[in-house]
Amino acid sequence: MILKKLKMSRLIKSFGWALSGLKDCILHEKNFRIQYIIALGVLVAGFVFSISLNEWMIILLSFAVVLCFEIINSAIEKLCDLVMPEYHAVIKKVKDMSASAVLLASIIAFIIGCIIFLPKVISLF
Ligand SMILES: Nc1ncnc2c1ncn2[C@@H]1O[C@H](COP(=O)(O)OP(=O)(O)OP(=O)(O)O)[C@@H](O)[C@H]1O
Repeated sequence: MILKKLKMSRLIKSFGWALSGLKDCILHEKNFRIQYIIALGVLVAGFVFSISLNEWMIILLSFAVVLCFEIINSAIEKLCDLVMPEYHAVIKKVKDMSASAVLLASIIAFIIGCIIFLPKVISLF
């Protein structure tokens, strides 16, 4: 029973730390803010165009992939800046590769958005 309570309080604490990381990203990471504002815009478009359940799931999955990659990219950048504040060729590779994950996910999310919304927008005219 005590062990269960300890495990539970540890779980709640971990959840709190993760939430504070998310708050940090929202407040201090410019790129993350831009991406979640775009995500909010797409959410509104989803309601306006009454997209289907399957379309909602694909859109939400795209948000999750892009936003999670952005958070991991920011964390990697922070770690790189701490470990190597001066220019280093390996750090450049690490940062560029990490940023490329966000870029790739964003391009695919954009294509998915076009596939879902373009026919609906075109049908308005
Ligand atoms: N210490 C470093 N050594 C080598 N190249 C670096 C270093 N720091 C940054 N760079 C290069 O500059 C690019 C931008 O790095 P930076 O850390 O400013 O990221 P950013 O995408 O501009 O993120 P943010 O806007 O959050 O600062 C990296 O992708 C990398 O090519």
